[in-house]
Amino acid sequence: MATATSLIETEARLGAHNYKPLDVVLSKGEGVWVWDVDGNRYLDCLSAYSAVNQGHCHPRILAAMVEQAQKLTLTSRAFRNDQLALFYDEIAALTGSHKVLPMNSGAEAVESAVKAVRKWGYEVKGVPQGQAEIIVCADNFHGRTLGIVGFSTDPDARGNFGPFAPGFKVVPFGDAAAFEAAITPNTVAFLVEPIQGEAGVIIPPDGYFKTVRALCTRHNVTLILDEIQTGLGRTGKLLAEAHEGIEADVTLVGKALSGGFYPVSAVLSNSEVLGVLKPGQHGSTFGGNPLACAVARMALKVLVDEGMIENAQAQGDYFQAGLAGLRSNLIREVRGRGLMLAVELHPEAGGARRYCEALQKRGVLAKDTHGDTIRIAPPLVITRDQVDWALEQFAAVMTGTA
Ligand SMILES: Cc1ncc(COP(=O)(O)O)c(C=O)c1O
Repeated sequence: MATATSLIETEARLGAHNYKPLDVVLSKGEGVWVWDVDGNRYLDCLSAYSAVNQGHCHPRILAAMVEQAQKLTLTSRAFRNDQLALFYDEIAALTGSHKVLPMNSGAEAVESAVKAVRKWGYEVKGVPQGQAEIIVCADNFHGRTLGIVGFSTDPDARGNFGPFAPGFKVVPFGDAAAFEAAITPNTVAFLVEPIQGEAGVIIPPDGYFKTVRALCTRHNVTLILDEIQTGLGRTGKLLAEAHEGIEADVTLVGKALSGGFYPVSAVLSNSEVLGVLKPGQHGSTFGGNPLACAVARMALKVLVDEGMIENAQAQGDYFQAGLAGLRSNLIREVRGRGLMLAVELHPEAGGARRYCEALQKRGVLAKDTHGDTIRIAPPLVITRDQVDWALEQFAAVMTGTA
C-alpha cells in the first residue's frame, strides 16, 4: 500500500519541481476539514488559494456535478448546450454584468480580457495599430501563462522565460497619482487586483479605487478588476469592488466559481469590451462546457443561499481580531478583509514557513508567502467554534507555547 513517504518520494522523482508543498498528503475533505492518507485531520486555512470557498466536497455541488456528468459533459462551442445560457443568465443577474465569456482557468480569463481590451482599443477607442498599452501594478499576480508572466514584477515568475510581449506599463499598487501619470491616449486598460493576494494580502489605501475609477472614466480606460481570488465571497462581499463602492468595466472571476470541483472562470463585462469578439477570434474547447456550467451555477447558488458571504464577513472580522489580539512578539502586522487574512512576521522571526510547519503539526494548514507572511483563507463555511480552535493553535505556535 502506498504510504505518505512513498507518495512523496514518487512525486519528488517524477514530478517537475515547480512547487514546494508542505509534506502532507491529503486524500479526503469535507467542509473546512481535510484528512491525510494516515487519517490525520486538518483545518484547511488555504482553501486551494480561495478556490474552495464553499467548503470541500460540498454535497449540493457534488450532486449537481454528478447529475450533469450523467447527462452531458462536453459539446465544444460548435454546438449549443442547455447549461450555458442558464449559467450566463444567473451569473449576469448576480453580478450585474451585460456580457459573459466563460473560460477554464483564472489565467485564461486574464489572457482573454487582455486580448479583448486590446481589440477594443483599436476598434472602438481608435488607438493606432500595435500601440495599445495596458497598465498593471508592481507585485501583481494574475497567473502563470507566458503573456501574464511577461508583465509580472516577480523575478521567479519571469526569470529566463522571455522574450515577453510588449505593451504593459507597471505602476506602484495603491498610488493613484502614479497611475494617472502613466495614462496616455494609447492606454486601453488598467488591470489590477482589488487586494493583492499573492503579494501578501495587500490592501490599498482608502479612496484609491474611487480615484482610479474616476480616472478610468475620464480617460476612457477600461478598468479590469481581477477578482479571481478576492471574488465570490472571500472578502465578505460577493465582489471586493463593493468594499470600494465602485464598479469595474470588466471583472474576472475563477477559482471558487468551480466550487473546488471543475475548473471554470469567466470574464464579466458591463461595457462594450466583450462585444468586439467575433466568431473565430477567441475560444476554448472546454470553456462553457455543460459540466462546468452546471457546477458553476450550483457553486454560485450555495454561496448566496447558504449565507456564506455574510459568514465570511462575520468570521473574518472575528478571526482577524483574534489574530490581532495574540500576544506575540513575532507578529509585525495582521491584515485582511473578510476571510482573506494575513499575518506578517518580523524578519527576525526566521520566515513564515517554519510556523506553517508548526501549525501543520497542530492540525492547521496555512501557507507562507514571500518569506515572512502567513496567509489564512479558510472555506467560507467556517464556524465561530472552528475559528476559536484555529486561534488556539495560532496562539500556541506564535507565542512559543507550541
Ligand atoms: C488574482 C489572481 N489572478 C489570477 C490567478 C490565476 O488563476 P489560475 O491559477 O486559475 O490560472 C490567480 C491565482 O492564484 C490569482 O490569485
